[in-house]
Amino acid sequence: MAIDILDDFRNPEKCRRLVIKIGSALLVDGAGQVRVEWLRTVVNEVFTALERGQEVVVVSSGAIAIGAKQLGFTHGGKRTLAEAQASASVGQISLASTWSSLLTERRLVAAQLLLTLDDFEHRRRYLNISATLRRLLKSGVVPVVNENDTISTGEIRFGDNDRLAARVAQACDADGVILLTDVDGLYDRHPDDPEAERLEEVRGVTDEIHAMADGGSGSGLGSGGMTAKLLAAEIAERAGIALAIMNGQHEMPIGRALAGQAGTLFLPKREDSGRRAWIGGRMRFNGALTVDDGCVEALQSGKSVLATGILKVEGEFERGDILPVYDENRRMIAKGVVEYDWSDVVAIKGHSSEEHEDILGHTPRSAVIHRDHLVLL
Ligand SMILES: Nc1ncnc2c1ncn2[C@@H]1O[C@H](COP(=O)(O)OP(=O)(O)O)[C@@H](O)[C@H]1O
Ligand SMILES: N[C@@H](CCC(=O)OP(=O)(O)O)C(=O)O
Repeated sequence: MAIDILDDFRNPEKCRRLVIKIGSALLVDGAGQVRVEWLRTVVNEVFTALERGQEVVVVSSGAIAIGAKQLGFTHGGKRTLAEAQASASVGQISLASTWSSLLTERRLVAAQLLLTLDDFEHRRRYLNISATLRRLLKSGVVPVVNENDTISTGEIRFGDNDRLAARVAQACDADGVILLTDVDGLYDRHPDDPEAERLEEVRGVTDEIHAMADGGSGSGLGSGGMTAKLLAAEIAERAGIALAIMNGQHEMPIGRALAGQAGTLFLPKREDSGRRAWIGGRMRFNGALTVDDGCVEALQSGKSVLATGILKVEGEFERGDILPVYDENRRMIAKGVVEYDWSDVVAIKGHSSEEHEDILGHTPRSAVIHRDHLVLL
C-alpha cells in the first residue's frame, strides 16, 4: 500500500477529520463482554489524533452482541429481529457508558448519536446530523455513533454500521474512513481459502470486486461481513473520501494498522466528491441569493455565505434546497445547500449573526450556506 497515502491519514494537514468504525467482532469477546483494555488503547489513539490536530468520529458496533448475552439470546445468527432489537436496546447502555468512561479517563467528552441509514436520505435530517456533528467536533467532543437499531428495519438493511460510517463521513465532510475489523483487508476470495490473496488498493468497487466478498460475518458477532464493507467503500468513493479496511486485532490498532501497512485502501476515482458534483451539477432551482462584493471575496477564500452579505433573496425555497449564488453583476459564482427556508433568509438578510436569534425567535444556524455544502464555480 502506498505509504504516502497512509501518511495522509496521519497527517492533520491532509486528513483533518477521520471516521473510525469498530466492528462487534473486535469490541466484544465471546462472552459478550466489552474488551475494555483493548478499547482503552483505541481511546489513547483517538486522544493522540486529537492532540495532533485531527478530529475523530467513532462509529461503534457491539450493542447487540453485549445485550444478547445479557438477555440470554445466545443462539447467534438465528435471533429474530425483535430479539436483536431488544438486545441492542439493552447493550447500548453498557456500550455508551464504556465509551464515556474511557474517554473521560483522557479528559475527553463523548457524545452519543443513534442514527439510521434512512435518516441520511431525508434532506432536513441529513442537515441536522451534519450540523450537530460539526458543532460537536468544533467543541473537541468525540461523537460515538451507532445504528438506532430499534427503529431500523429489514428493508434498510438492519445492522449495517459500515455503510453508516461512510454516510457519517459524508455528512461531516471527513477526509478518511478506517473500518477496523478482524481480517487484514479485502481478499480476492474468502480468507479461509489458503489461496486467498489480499488486495492492497482498489479504485472503483466493480462487480468483480463485489464477487470476492462473502456476506456472512466471520466471527458470528458482526452482521454484514465483507459485503457490507464494500457497500460502504462505494458510498465513500462516490463522496470522494478514502476508506481503508484494516485489522484491529492488536492493541493500538490504528497506529499499528497504519504503520504495518496491511489493509485494503479504497480510493475515490474523481477528485471532486460525488456530493460536490451533485451540488455543482444542479440546473433547476427554487430560488437564488445575490451577495455583495465582500461576501464574494469571503467565499473565494473558503468561507460560508453569511446573512450579512446577502443583498437579494429570490424564490420560495426550503431549507435543504440547492441555490445559486450571484454576485452584484448577476454572475453565478457558487451553488450550495441553503440552511434556512426562504422567509427566514428574507428576515435575516443584511443582519449580523448576533441579531439572528432575536429576529428568528430560535437558535440560528452558523451560516445561510455552510462552506462544507458550497461549490464555487
Ligand atoms: N473476500 C473477503 N475478504 C476478507 N474477509 C471476508 C471476505 N469475504 C468474507 N469475509 C469475512 O468478513 C468478515 C468481516 O466482517 P464482519 O464479521 O461483519 O466484521 P465486523 O464485525 O468487523 O464488521 C471476516 O472475518 C471474513 O470472515
Ligand atoms: N448496531 C449494531 C451493529 C451492527 C453492525 O454493523 O455490526 P458489525 O458488522 O459488527 O459492525 C450493534 O451495535 O450491535
